[in-house]
Amino acid sequence: MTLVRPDVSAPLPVTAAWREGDHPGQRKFLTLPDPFPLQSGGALLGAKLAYETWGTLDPDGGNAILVEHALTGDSHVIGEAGEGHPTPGWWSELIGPGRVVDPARWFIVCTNALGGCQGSTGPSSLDPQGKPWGSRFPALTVRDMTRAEVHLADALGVRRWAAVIGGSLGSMRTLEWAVDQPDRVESALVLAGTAVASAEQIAWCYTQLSAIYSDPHWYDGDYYDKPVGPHLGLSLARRIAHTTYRSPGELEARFGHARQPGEERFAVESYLDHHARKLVRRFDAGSYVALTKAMTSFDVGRDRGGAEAALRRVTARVAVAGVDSDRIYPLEQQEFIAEHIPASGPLHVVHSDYGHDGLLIEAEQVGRIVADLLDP
Ligand SMILES: CC(=O)SCCNC(=O)CCNC(=O)[C@H](O)C(C)(C)COP(=O)(O)OP(=O)(O)OC[C@H]1O[C@@H](n2cnc3c(N)ncnc32)[C@H](O)[C@@H]1OP(=O)(O)O
Ligand SMILES: N[C@@H](CCO)C(=O)O
Repeated sequence: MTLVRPDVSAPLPVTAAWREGDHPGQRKFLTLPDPFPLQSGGALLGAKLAYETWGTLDPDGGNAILVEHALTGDSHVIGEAGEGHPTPGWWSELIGPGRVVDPARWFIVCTNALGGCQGSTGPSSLDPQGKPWGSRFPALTVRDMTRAEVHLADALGVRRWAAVIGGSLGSMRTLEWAVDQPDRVESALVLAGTAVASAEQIAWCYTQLSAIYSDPHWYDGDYYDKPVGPHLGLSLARRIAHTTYRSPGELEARFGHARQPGEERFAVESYLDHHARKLVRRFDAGSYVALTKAMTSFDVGRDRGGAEAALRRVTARVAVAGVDSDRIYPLEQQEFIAEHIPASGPLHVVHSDYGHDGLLIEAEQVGRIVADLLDP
């Protein structure tokens, strides 16, 4: 079989669109304690966290909401394209002026996860000697990401979040906040997530990681001084991931067995190529690896006597939600979370044809859940 090399394999500079300094929006930066200790026992030196804020913090600090993005998101959760950022805010149907989470009422904070490539320190960032971290970037966990955000909350004067909300990787960070810092989270939306990464999730992630590792331009993660990055591997990873983010029924209904007009490719192949190309132009393979490994290592119960015991520590009012057609984060995982968090109601089921990506697409249904959470 001939592997059709899609046009993403055309040499893109290693510094594709994701480099820090590009598309900054209204980004601000918090310098983390130096060294910043990690759960692995390692540490990051000279690390920083990128974030954006909207609205005004009340004098009593009680109106702050933290929004946690999924794997390839960033701090730009609100806004139209063109406001210093090439794409619209990734949750702008839910969050923004006139939306359920309105900056006229709430002080909204969104970070770029530690390890990411949109301003926060990640593998592509320079170490204190001015060299990209690359393969020396230490293993990162979801707990490390939220511990960095604890410093941000302190710096912003937020003693207790009125709500922490997030989906997918963002739901893991949300859950970690609620378990690790129970006194600092009043309410939370845990959407399309899990308490412990399953073997199935690890397997799909490993397949994606293998695609990146097998790209000759990967150089074990030390490609930042090369003319070309591991874009082919990253694009394969995105094709695999994106398929898992959608449902079989939706793909069948949209594309069926049709060919892309005027081409030999199937339409669904063209669709995956399109999403692969878009990701390669906005995301760094090193960060993709670091964040994916943080997701596969996620176990909220590690060092806490297991997941059930960890979830029992949560004192926040929690809305747990999942998407009924999600094949990669199935509803059973959210049922488990809802069952073991003391102040969680029954699981909220978002009805969607779109699979896991329903967390982003079904903003109206998610909005109703968030509205009830904020005004019980
Ligand atoms: C919290 C966070 O997750 S942040 C990160 C969120 N952002 C992303 O994940 C970016 C990737 N985007 C997506 O995954 C999706 O666009 C979502 C989830 C945001 C929205 O899903 P949908 O509205 O269903 O978009 P859909 O999956 O249909 O993709 C639409 C794109 O596919 C393209 N497309 C559709 N069919 C085809 C085809 N046969 N061939 C080529 N391209 C196609 C469309 O032209 C459109 O392109 P554009 O986005 O460049 O305008
Ligand atoms: N499609 C989203 C959701 C993944 O969980 C992303 O790329 O981040």
